[in-house]
Amino acid sequence: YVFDGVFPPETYQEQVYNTCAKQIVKDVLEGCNGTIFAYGQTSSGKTYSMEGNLNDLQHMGIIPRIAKDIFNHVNDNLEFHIKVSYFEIYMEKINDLLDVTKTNLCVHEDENHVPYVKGCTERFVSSPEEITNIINEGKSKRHVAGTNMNEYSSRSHSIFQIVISQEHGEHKLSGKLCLVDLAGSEKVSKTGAVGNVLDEAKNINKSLSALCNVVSALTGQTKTHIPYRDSKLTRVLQYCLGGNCRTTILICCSPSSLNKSETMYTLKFGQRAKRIKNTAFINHKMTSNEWQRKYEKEKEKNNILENKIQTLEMERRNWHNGEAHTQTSCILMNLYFGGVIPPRLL
Ligand SMILES: Nc1ncnc2c1ncn2[C@@H]1O[C@H](COP(=O)(O)OP(=O)(O)OP(=O)(O)O)[C@@H](O)[C@H]1O
Repeated sequence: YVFDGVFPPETYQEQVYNTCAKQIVKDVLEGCNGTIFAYGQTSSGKTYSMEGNLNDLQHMGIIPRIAKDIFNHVNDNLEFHIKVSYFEIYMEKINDLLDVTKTNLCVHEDENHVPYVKGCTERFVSSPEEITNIINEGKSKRHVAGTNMNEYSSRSHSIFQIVISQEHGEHKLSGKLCLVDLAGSEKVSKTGAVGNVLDEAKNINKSLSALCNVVSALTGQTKTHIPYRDSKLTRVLQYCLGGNCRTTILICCSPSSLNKSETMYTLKFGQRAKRIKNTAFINHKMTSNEWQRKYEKEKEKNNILENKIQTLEMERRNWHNGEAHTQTSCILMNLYFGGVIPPRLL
């Protein structure tokens, strides 16, 4: 298997952060979109890697470290606006983790056709502590259940989103960072899931298999149809998979030989996903002056086209009346058609 890096079990959280997340934070601060998601079977360490222990410097995971890092980079000369949202996809329904009254939210598309969760709470933050409090608040609302394999098994996919907008004079940039802790795939014979936990397991496995289908379609020989709409998870993550985003996938595996077949499946997923090609670019928002300049340019283009139409209309009328080309129209035609008058007008 080929990967960008492999972390043995004794690796410190800080090492994982430095390798997987540090650069993405810089990219998002420069106006790119970024995503980090943890994928793997149940109890393989996804939540530990993404969140970890929020109040323990050694064991805190990627999300709280990102919260600190962002504020280390925030420059006094620039105006930054940082807002966060936190939601989960539970049994194919999107629930707001910062406002429990908002359930079954819809996915809409913005003006650039990027899907987003409509109506999800967004909170402005101004310190790492505020982000940590928000994570704690959302985390307590997330669906978790005990199974034979994990005492606190996540029964939903959680997505913590940070949007950083900044203004520097005329320049406006905006980057979105999406931090995803997927629920783990599970063999119900091993987890001993029954009743509601079994229903949850079926839903988890179904959405993860939709994710695998998207990855397969994106890396297949013929990219005819990418089934993003087959699950809420793939729809929400659409721009991260084959779109405008720098995406890092953290593949989590169990070190136990009892989980060999799941580990091989997980590694194959990672190997395949690594072949997806994304095209990330800087999300530059236009200022009012830039809009004005663009408008003037378009207006000028429009005038030229209108003049062209008038000349052609005049020519058509002349031709219809059996008149020769006027000298003025020949000059204009030369001007508009760059000296090459289409034969049908001669
Ligand atoms: N690298 C690690 N070092 C120490 N403990 C770990 C490590 N990885 C995981 N653990 C511990 O293993 C247990 C299971 O991990 P975790 O809950 O993160 O798994 P998960 O992949 O998120 O599972 P699920 O999909 O069921 O939610 C937790 O008690 C966690 O603290």
